[in-house]
Amino acid sequence: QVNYYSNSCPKAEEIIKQQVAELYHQHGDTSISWVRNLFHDCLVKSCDASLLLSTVRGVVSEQTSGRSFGMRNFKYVNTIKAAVEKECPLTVSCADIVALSARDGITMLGGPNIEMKTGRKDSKESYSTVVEEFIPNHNDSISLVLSRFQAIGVDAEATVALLGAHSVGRVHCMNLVHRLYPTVDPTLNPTHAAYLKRRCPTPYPDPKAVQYVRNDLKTPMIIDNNYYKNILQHKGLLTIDEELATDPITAPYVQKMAEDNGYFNEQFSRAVLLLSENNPLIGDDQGEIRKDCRYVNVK
Ligand code: HEM
Ligand SMILES: [Ca+2]
Ligand SMILES: [Ca+2]
Repeated sequence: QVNYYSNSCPKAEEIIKQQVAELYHQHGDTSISWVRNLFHDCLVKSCDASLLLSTVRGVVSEQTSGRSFGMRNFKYVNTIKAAVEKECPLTVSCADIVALSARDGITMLGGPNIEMKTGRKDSKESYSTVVEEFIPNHNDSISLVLSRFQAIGVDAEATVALLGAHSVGRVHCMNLVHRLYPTVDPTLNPTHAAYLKRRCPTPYPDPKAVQYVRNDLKTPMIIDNNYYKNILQHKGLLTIDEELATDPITAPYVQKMAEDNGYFNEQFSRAVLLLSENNPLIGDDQGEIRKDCRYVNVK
């Protein structure tokens, strides 16, 4: 519900917003991470902070999945949680911190303000073994991507809007070189491909090296419709970005979002809400409020 913590922890949302803002001013890319976290957490079973569990005592973290490649800033979730715990111990779920930090991160990155419900509980397990059944790969087909989102109630228009998150952040060379070597993917804009080859000069980048390309060279730290302008010029970095611009189901939405940032913001807000409300754990018999977002509570 809206304002779930209004009695139990009236300052919760304010504290989270303030922490997100402070972290943004120290490390701007934290806000980018909060947006990607929402996608990776909510798509796997529900928005239940399963993503945040660390590998420990027989638990294998979802973060170890290949799909999580490049995810960063998890340690700063603990900073937010600590600030909330100080005000209201064992009251505010990590799942709501994932959702609200994404919401506030979007605002910090110049995206729309979104009113979000709260009251999600935290999972008692990690779903590391099934991450790949839910989260698409960067070279999956558009029809598979649409069906994965459809399965959690996110329609095609909303899926196109969510991919607008690739208007910020980066892609590591690891996820790019297959489009550059041995031959350049003919669907890539040739000028952009030449730039990408300068950024990623070898076909076998060291997976541990921090070699990457920014998604959006023009407004790299702003969530806006520039992503759609880029992909229409075939400057999308991932295969899925390129496909979004050309597939007959998604292309009309891409066109419209590229032309109208207001329409993009509207659809992006609607889509973030759909994503954030996927199958939450609610009620007293479901999930728990974790004390530390990295571990399930010990009995
Ligand atoms: C078809 C679906 C998607 C696929 C296959 C996909 C894949 C990827 C890949 C491969 C990266 C780059 C990782 C790296 O090399 O560091 C990335 C980055 C990112 N993705 Fe997606 N993504 C998808 C949808 C989404 C959605 C729905 C959101 C959020 C609403 C999202 C948010 C982000 C963000 C913010 C980054 C940049 C992260 C950073 O710079 O730290 N993605 N995505
Ligand atoms: Ca989850
Ligand atoms: Ca941008």
